[in-house]
Amino acid sequence: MLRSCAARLRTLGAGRGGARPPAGNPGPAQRWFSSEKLSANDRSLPNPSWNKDLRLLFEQFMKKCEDGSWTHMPSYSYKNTLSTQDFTTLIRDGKLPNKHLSQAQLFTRSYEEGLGFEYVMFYNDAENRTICFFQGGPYLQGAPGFLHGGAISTMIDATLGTSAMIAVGIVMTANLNITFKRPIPLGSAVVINSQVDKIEGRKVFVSCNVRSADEKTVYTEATSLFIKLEPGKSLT
Ligand SMILES: CCCCCC/C=C\CCCCCCCC(=O)SCCNC(=O)CCNC(=O)[C@H](O)C(C)(C)COP(=O)(O)OP(=O)(O)OC[C@H]1O[C@@H](n2cnc3c(N)ncnc32)[C@H](O)[C@@H]1OP(=O)(O)O
Repeated sequence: MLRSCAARLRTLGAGRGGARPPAGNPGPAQRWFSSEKLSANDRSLPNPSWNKDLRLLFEQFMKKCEDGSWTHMPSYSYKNTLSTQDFTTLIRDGKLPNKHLSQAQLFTRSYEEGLGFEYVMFYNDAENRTICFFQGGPYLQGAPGFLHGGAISTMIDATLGTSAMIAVGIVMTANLNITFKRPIPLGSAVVINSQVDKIEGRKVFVSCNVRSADEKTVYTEATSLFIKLEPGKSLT
């Protein structure tokens, strides 16, 4: 099952050693990205809000991409461009609750630069591992000076979901179990290190931990179950 990960990842728009979407005919998953690709607005690249740690981690892993062991995952907001057609063909009634679709965009990319979720993901095919470097901005505050638990959970869900999607295709989160061990300071860069632990039929079991950039502090741990969507089965 995991053998086709590299090919699947390429259809998701990732590039080895570069931050470009792929060329050629789009695969089913690549079409999620196709409209946004036109605007070439990859949000996973450094911007002035990134702190020193986040930049350093990004640069280190872009170097690791050069020998093909790691792959950079581009990331887009999908604002007004997400093609829902492929998703709707997956579900039996072919309908999504689309009242607000014209305004829809990816939650984690819906804040202005530096205010919300600043992050970049890399994938290691041989180890079935996805790593996310994340800096939470001031609009993600929970307890004063620290990240809101919901924001941490969101970023964990996105990282684990990406891991699961690379492994099997379109998935949804069935459960997510999180242990918050230490509060994460606003504006600090953290490392979300995730892996696919097991695949059983349509079930993908994934786990991760969240550490400080120097790896000394373990902030959070999580396990999750994702279910691969079954073509033709209604979600509602
Ligand atoms: C999606 C397009 C994205 C495009 C671009 C993406 C880009 C980047 C990726 C970012 C990743 C983001 C990740 C974010 C994901 C989410 O936030 S999803 C939102 C939250 N989740 C939901 O709303 C899901 C709601 N639940 C459901 O819709 C359904 O329950 C389900 C789809 C999860 C499963 O339903 P169904 O397909 O009918 O499966 P079942 O037949 O019920 O179950 C199959 C097997 O799984 C077991 N199972 C199901 N749920 C659970 C559970 N909660 N806990 C434990 N086990 C569960 C079930 O028992 C079956 O097992 P067996 O086969 O019988 O052994």
